[in-house]
Amino acid sequence: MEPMPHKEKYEYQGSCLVVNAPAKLNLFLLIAGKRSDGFHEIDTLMTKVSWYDSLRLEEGSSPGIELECRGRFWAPEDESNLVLKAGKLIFSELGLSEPNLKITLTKNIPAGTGLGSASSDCAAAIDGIDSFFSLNLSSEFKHSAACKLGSDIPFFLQASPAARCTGRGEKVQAVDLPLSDIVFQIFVPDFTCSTAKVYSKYKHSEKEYEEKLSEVNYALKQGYAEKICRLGINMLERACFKAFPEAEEFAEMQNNGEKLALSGSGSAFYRFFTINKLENYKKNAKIKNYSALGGSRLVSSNSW
Ligand SMILES: C[C@](O)(CO)[C@H](O)COP(=O)(O)OP(=O)(O)OC[C@H]1O[C@@H](n2ccc(N)nc2=O)[C@H](O)[C@@H]1O
Ligand SMILES: Nc1ncnc2c1ncn2[C@@H]1O[C@H](COP(=O)(O)OP(=O)(O)OP(=O)(O)O)[C@@H](O)[C@H]1O
Repeated sequence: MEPMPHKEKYEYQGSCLVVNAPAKLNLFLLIAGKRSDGFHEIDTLMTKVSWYDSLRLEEGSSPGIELECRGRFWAPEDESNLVLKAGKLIFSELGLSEPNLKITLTKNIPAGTGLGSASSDCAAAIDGIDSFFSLNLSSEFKHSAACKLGSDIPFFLQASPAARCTGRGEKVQAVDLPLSDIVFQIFVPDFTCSTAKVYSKYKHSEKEYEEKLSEVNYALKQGYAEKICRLGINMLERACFKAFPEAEEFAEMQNNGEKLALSGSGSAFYRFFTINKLENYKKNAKIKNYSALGGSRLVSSNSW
């Protein structure tokens, strides 16, 4: 079993443009408290990984944006899909009527699993529409559109493999962290976790936040991705287990006694190996395919 292959962001197929939309993992997730607008102030390090949805953009047969969803996993085909929302928002903010555009979304990554696939699809739609129609949208315009549609979307718009995201997630600072010799194994259960429900169960402890912040800052200063991953800090984990007890059960069943890290608000978990250790794990046949919704996937950090 090898890590899933990396893809370029854009593929040109005749007059069609294909945009690949990677999943993300939260390498740490701190919660600094609840804000007066109901959102939580977060501090998270995210990396994009080599598991992709894809959006194919081509000329449509009638005016307006048409969306078709395909692939192993479900996504809404109506206006609640963030891909359609992004398209509509862009043309309405530009004061333009919607062009003849057909988007085919191939859903390879399940939503509601903490892997950010709906957010990534949305960012890919923003970049893809900009590129397909040569709109030359400014990064401020795209960032502002992304913020209107969701907290994780700005992360997927910026062009670096890893970033530290603060505020409600929209303040994105690229982080230069050597991640290329790390392989992640993602476990995807056959249930999903609602992000809103997980946040609603979160109970803040300032002391815990301060302690975990100094742990991650210390690890970041040392500059080794492995040290950060080894901490496995996700301050939403308890809330996730409270809201979805099956998540705790799932993590215990998969891990052979080893602690797995939760990505985002769940339901996916992951563990990591440095590439040299991966060879040993393979020899000992400890990497299995699990018969969960999405099984398990080996991925590595994306290069863009
Ligand atoms: C858990 C993470 O994936 C970590 O990266 C993100 O914080 C979630 O980001 P997201 O899925 O883009 O979330 P949004 O779609 O913006 O918000 C969904 C719901 O999650 C809660 N929410 C989200 C982000 C945040 N910083 N604080 C919150 O309390 C709010 O109840 C919100 O109504
Ligand atoms: N492109 C899309 N793909 C899948 N679901 C989408 C999409 N656009 C909107 N949705 C809706 O969003 C819901 C999932 O939102 P959610 O934020 O949990 O997904 P996610 O991107 O996997 O993020 P998270 O990391 O928070 O789990 C779906 O149940 C669906 O109703």
